Amino acid sequence: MTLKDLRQQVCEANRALEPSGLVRLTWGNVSGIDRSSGLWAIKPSGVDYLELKPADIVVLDLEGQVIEGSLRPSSDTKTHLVLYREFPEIGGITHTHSLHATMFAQAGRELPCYGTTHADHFHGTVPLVRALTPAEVSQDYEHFTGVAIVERLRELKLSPLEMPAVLQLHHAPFTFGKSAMDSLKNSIALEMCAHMALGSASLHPTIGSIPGHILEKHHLRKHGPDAYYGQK
Ligand SMILES: O=C(CO)[C@@H](O)[C@H](O)COP(=O)(O)O
Repeated sequence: MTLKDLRQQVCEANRALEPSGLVRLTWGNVSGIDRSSGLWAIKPSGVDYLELKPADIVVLDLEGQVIEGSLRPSSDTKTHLVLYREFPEIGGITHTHSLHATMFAQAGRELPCYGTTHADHFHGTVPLVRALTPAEVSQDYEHFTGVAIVERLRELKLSPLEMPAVLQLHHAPFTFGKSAMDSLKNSIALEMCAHMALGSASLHPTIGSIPGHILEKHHLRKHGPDAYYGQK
């Protein structure tokens, strides 16, 4: 993949944030990585999505050094960097403050799997990630946000492609994918699942999560050896 292609893909994914209803103002960012070169790209901080152009997208290496780009990279750059370094299987990361998923994050609630929509994207309950300690906040907020996410997924023995979403307490969701656009689609699915979960729980407070056999069937249809969904 050329740097031009990488910037184009990441620009398109960031420009899709607002029309997808996931962001207000600039409360979100998408990045993507080209694993063959080890270079990755993220939106510049605070830039209006509708004005975003591929040339604005900032390119970095896995040491966090800016390789191309004149604008300041997203304020969440160090979080994305930790995740790309720890999880070689991910190709894209999306972070937003989408309304309903952020309600779960702020309330310190994991997102149970109530139905197959959720099961198609996330292999069970979307986990909560701990809040940062005062020392972590003062030392390097964005870096330790990434560290806390890695800790939680490792503790649960979950691959970020099997469970391509987490909810950080007092903050908001992060989603992952095989590409920038794939991670964005997982953010769209997460927001929809969070919204539906609030409705389902209010309609039937004791309904409980999806039965395991249905969860596994849907997970395998998307992620199993004979995956069906989304295959050409
Ligand atoms: O999480 C946060 C702020 O809490 C960030 O996602 C900002 O909302 C977006 O920052 P930039 O990407 O524009 O620097």
